[in-house]
Parts: sequence; C-alpha cells; structure tokens
Amino acid sequence: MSGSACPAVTAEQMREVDRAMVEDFHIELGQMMENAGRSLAELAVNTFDPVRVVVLAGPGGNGGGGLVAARHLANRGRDVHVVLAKPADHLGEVPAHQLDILARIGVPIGTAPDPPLRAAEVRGEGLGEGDLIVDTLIGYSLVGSPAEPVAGLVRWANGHAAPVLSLDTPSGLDVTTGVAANPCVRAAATLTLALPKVGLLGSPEVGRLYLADISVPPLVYERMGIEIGNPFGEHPIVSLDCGGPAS
Ligand SMILES: NC(=O)C1=CN([C@@H]2O[C@H](COP(=O)(O)OP(=O)(O)OC[C@H]3O[C@@H](n4cnc5c(N)ncnc54)[C@H](O)[C@@H]3O)[C@@H](O)[C@H]2O)[C@@H](O)CC1
Ligand SMILES: [K+]
Repeated sequence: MSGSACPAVTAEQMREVDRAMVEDFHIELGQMMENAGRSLAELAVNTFDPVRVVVLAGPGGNGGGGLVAARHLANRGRDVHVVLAKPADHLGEVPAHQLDILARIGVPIGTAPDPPLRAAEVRGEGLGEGDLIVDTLIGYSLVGSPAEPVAGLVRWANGHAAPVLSLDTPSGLDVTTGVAANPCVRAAATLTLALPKVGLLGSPEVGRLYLADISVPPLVYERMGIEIGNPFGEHPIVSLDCGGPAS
C-alpha cells in the first residue's frame, strides 16, 4: 500500500475513532493498547532484531503502548530497560496497569533522568547499532514543543547510534500539520495505528512507515464517512511503502 493511496486522518479524526471504539462499541482502551504494543514488539523483533532495548515511555496512551511492547519484548528474551518520562504516579489508569505488570515481572524501570542508564553509559556500555530505542513518549496529543524531561529524552535518543522505532508518530511531530518541533525524534521507523495520520506522510522524521491494526470495526469508519478498504486482510502490520506484511 503506498502512503498516498491510503486515506490519512487528522488527530481530531483519530480521537473520534478512539472515542467511538470505547463509547459506541465497548472496545476498551486496554484492548487497543495491547494490540498496539504487541504489534510494536513484533515490528521491533522482525525489523531490528535487537538484543538490548530501551523503551522511553510517556504518561499517556502512547507510553502505555510502549509498556505493553516492553512486556512482549522481555517475554521474547530481549534485554529491556524502561525509562519513564514522568514518575509512576503521573501515568493514566491504563498505562499504570501496564507498568504494574512490568514491575511484577521484574523489568527494570527508571524515571528520567535515569541513573542506571547514565551509569552504564559512563562505563562505555551505551547503546550501539545493534540495539534499539523505542520511542513512546508522546503520540497524537502533543501540544507545543516537547518540554523537559521529555525533551532531554528526545535529544538522548537522537544522539545514539541505535535506531529509534516510534509508536504512532516520532515524539515531537504534530500528526496533523507535519510540523516537527524542536526537539523531535528522528525515527528509523514509525508504527502508526489504525490509519496513517496526514502529518506523517512525507515527513523525514518518520523513517519507514508501518501501519498496525488495533481492531477497529469497519462500521466505525463507515459512520465517519471514511473508506479504508481492507488494509489488514492479510496481516495485522503492513508497510505503507511496499504494502506487504512487515518483514
Ligand atoms: N486513546 C486511545 O484510545 C488509544 C490511544 N493509543 C495511543 O495513545 C496515543 C494518544 O494517547 P493520549 O491522548 O493519552 O496522549 P499521548 O500519549 O499522545 O500524550 C499525552 C501526554 O503527553 C504529554 N505532552 C503533550 N505535549 C507535551 C509537550 N509538549 N511536552 C511534554 N509533554 C507533553 C501530556 O501532558 C500527556 O501526559 C496515541 O497516539 C496512540 O499512540 C493507542 O494505545 C490505542 C488507543
Ligand atoms: K511517539
């Protein structure tokens, strides 16, 4: 599927999709987040095959998807380290549930600025090209330019040789206008959810663009007058460049 052939939506339209999912169809946020995070982990393994992964997680729905991905990556034998942008008590209810699970299964969790991560870097054990940074700091609810401590994590990610995989959008990129804030994550790949967002198409910060199913019933789109066809007819993750299953 080419990016231009697929209908793209604004943040406002995507928010309406998410509202309809929860309120009209009773598909819970946690279900969508599980789909998002599992697909993110799948893409991370299939595309980057990392040994070590640092998951940067914001307090909202985007970060929640990152915490789900962290669980799946740890289950699949990857050395995962989570860095929260805000203290745990700032997380929304559903992301907080995901964090609780991670703590119970023993995934290391730090809060920015993250002393263990910095100590490892001082010892020369910083991330290299074979490792991966997963960016789930801010999604479609970005307002203005990333503020500290998110901004520091964005700069940290951009300063590493390790590639960055972003969820929904590179953090700092406005999904509607396509304007990249300062700072903005420069992703090697971005997995966006349900439908591409207009601001992602053609943006150099996005890298390779993939699309994941979060189980939106066709009726949601029909009611909004959006014709999407059947992008996930063969696979729950598709590349918007080549149209095939992500490999
Ligand atoms: N809402 C939903 O129903 C779903 C959302 N999902 C994911 O959740 C995202 C949307 O979630 P939310 O609406 O909770 O919000 P986000 O996770 O996009 O971000 C909101 C958080 O970012 C902070 N923030 C915003 N602008 C900032 C700035 N300039 N500097 C520093 N912090 C800033 C806000 O204070 C807030 O804590 C989507 O992009 C998608 O990735 C998916 O998990 C699936 C379903
Ligand atoms: K993001």
